[in-house]
Amino acid sequence: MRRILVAGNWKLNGSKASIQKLVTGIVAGAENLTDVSIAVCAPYVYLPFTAELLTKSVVGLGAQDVSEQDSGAYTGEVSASMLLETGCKYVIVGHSERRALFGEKDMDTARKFAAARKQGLIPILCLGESLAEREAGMTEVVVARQLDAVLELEGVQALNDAVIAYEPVWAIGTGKTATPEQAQAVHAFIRQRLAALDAGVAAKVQILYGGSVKGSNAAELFAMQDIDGGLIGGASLDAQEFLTICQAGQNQRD
Ligand SMILES: O=C[C@H](O)COP(=O)(O)O
Repeated sequence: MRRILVAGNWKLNGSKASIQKLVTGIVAGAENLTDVSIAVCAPYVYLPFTAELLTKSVVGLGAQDVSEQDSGAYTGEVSASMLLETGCKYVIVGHSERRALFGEKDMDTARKFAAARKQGLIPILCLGESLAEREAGMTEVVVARQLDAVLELEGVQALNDAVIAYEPVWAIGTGKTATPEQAQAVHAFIRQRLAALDAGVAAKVQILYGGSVKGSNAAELFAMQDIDGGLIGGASLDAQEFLTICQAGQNQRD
């Protein structure tokens, strides 16, 4: 059975004081949650501080983006090797906010995915359709296109060392969660698309759901066959709420 992963994405939020309080709370609560993997993805500048707070904890550290470049004249960029050296295990790539607000294209995401893997980081590859795309019946077309860019560049075996996060854009930060059935349908589609290339990879890869996951709806989402955890935005900024989501993951595998 695939292990549940609950990853918090703090986005552009936090200060040293708030992160100290948040991480201390998560670390204390996570001690008893041995059947669920937990991670927090901090803003770049707070990665070393967060790494220090996570010392000796089972909670993994992640970044929210990475450069496709290893080094060189790329002002403002941060490389995968830098993230690794800072203590990161995970990095989010292709988040819909990077795609929509910063013009990231499918192939840019694929190159970031490749750069992360090359250094041994676990990329959390975000896929998802906008509301207009869903209403036009394009969900599978969009998700397949985003996934295929990575498959073309890296091949299906690359998904052995990666995590996928399905995040319908219309559900992010809106309070409007996809129903468990809506999410499950897309997760199953992603897994089937991978299974057509390699059944072993498809069976193994964790596919997280993201989009207004809260303590109150996590259990019903995680109960779905192809949903292996969550990528949590707003609710990951409150230790108790985040731990309730982690507990839902733990209960799922008890
Ligand atoms: O990366 C996380 C997602 O964008 C979900 O954000 P949200 O839980 O605030 O809707």
